[in-house]
Amino acid sequence: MIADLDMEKLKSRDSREMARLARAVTEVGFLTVSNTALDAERVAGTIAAYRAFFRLPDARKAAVDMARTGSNRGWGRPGSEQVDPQANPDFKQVFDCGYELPADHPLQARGLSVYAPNLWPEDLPDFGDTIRAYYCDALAVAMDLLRAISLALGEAETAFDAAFDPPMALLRGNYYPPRPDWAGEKDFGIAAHTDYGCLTLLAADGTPGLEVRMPDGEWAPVTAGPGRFVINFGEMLELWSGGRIKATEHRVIGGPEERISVPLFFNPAHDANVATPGATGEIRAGDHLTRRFRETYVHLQHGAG
Ligand SMILES: O=C(O)CCC(=O)C(=O)O
Ligand SMILES: [Fe+2]
Repeated sequence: MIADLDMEKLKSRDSREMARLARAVTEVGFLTVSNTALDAERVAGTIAAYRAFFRLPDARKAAVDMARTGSNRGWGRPGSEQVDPQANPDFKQVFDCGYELPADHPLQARGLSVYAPNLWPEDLPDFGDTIRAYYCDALAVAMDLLRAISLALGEAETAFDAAFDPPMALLRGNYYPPRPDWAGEKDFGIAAHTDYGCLTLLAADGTPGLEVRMPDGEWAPVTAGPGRFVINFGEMLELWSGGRIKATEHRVIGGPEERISVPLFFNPAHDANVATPGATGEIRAGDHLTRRFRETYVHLQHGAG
């Protein structure tokens, strides 16, 4: 069972809801949450903005094709990402954007690709503003959830705060066309994978498609529409929590209808150490994320960037 939680109850630290949160995080690694600061209308508007982008002709989207850059900002065509080396590259398209460092930020001088400048399509004049505003509010929801999780697991509420300044958070629009008729058993909307970072806050249009690997090994569908978010955890948070928080596998095979999902990958700052407390040696969050990006984005796979 995937727990469905209420953000207002979590914010008031309702003890029953906090206990459900602790169980969801440590047992299944997936949950859904509603009643957040991002209401259904806001999410629907954001999904509509991505839909308008994905409907542009490929020749227009090509103006912001990430494949021409050494980073992951802008459009990723079908086949631009291979999250499972045993499967073919995914047939989804994506649009990725990330954290915009202030010009005078000390990290600016290091030219880190995880803080690369965003690319916005000129064809859709409001797109950048809509997505930027959503990004900003989604960061706050993700941080609130992480604080609740920290407390639910018996740690200080603010234990993670400093490590997320500035976050390498990536906001993605995923566009899944109807499953193509040429697709075989190695073809997926997105193949089975675990997310790389800490917490993923995923909005979707309500069309089924996402499947989660449950503790018994079976794949279970999870469907959420605007107003309800799917929450799961990535490899860094599993490490950082010494394995208490589960980074759970998930996938989208794809069905007869197109589908849009919008995950915010809430990743910590580049220099945060995500090694298990007490472990010898550090694992820098930026190194882990950069390695995983190089493994999975096809245009970064062969040493480019
Ligand atoms: O579309 C979905 O529901 C899942 C997307 C996903 O797993 C990802 O983008 O990492
Ligand atoms: Fe994922």
